[in-house]
Amino acid sequence: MELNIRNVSLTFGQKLILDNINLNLHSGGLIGLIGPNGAGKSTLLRTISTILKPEKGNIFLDGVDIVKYPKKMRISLGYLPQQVPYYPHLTPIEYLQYIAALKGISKKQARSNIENLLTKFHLINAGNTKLADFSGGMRQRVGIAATLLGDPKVIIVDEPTIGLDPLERVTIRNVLAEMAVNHIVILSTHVISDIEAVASKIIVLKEGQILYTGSPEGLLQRVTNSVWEYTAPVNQVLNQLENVSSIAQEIDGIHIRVISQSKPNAEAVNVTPRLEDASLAILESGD
Ligand SMILES: Nc1ncnc2c1ncn2[C@@H]1O[C@H](COP(=O)(O)OP(=O)(O)OP(=O)(O)O)[C@@H](O)[C@H]1O
Repeated sequence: MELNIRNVSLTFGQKLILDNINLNLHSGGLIGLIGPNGAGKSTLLRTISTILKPEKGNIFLDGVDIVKYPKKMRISLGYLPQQVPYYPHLTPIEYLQYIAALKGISKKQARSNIENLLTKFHLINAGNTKLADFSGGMRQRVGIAATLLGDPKVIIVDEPTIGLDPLERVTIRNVLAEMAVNHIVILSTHVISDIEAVASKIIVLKEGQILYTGSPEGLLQRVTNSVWEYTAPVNQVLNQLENVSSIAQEIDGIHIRVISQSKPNAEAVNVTPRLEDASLAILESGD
């Protein structure tokens, strides 16, 4: 499957939210969409999902323009919005049966599909508990299971790991990465570690424009020899916020990680860049 986004622009009122977006997306690896708050990530995902219609441009799914023929996308799509619909009085099984019926999946097919998904997301023993009694992470896993019902070819998940603990994040990340082998999977996130190690393509969006699209390695290369680390006492840390990628307490003190073309101070040592450094650098520099 192939998704081609050509010259897509969208405005809300007078404000340009998506500014001439061009992307060529395939199955074969997870696609990570990153960018700061308000960058336009959800708007882009909602446009691809045919919930919003762009004023300009075309989006082709296997050659069919889904701006003109949205049904082509709708029958192939599993979309998890940022605000997952929540039905507290249903059990996960009832909820998934309800979504399966909406998707037109036969009862027989739904039964095995639901069982597989509950197993995949470690929910099989909680299948008859009401969603009201679930933790946020369990509810989110049910939301993702609902998205995957019927085996949609295009899977779009908007910030699926917000508010989840590290174990929940890993479960969700791994399932989506596995699906991405033969589905188009787009995951938007603020949390770079969610896509680090599993994304084969990264899209960086800022103010409605794509700053980068390509491999994680390509993004990392942009900060080769520009990431530095040094330790500092606590009272100095607050004065050192410019170009800081991270501050971490380690056993030998507070480690400050800085992005800089030149050595920031005598103690700084050049370190191997991480995706977090590279995304910060591109978002700060804007090119
Ligand atoms: N329905 C709407 N009407 C008007 N403006 C909107 C609407 N939806 C979003 N916006 C604006 O569009 C811009 C992009 O919002 P969007 O939610 O797509 O960004 P985002 O990158 O997903 O941000 P976040 O990470 O905070 O969810 C923001 O300035 C937002 O205020």
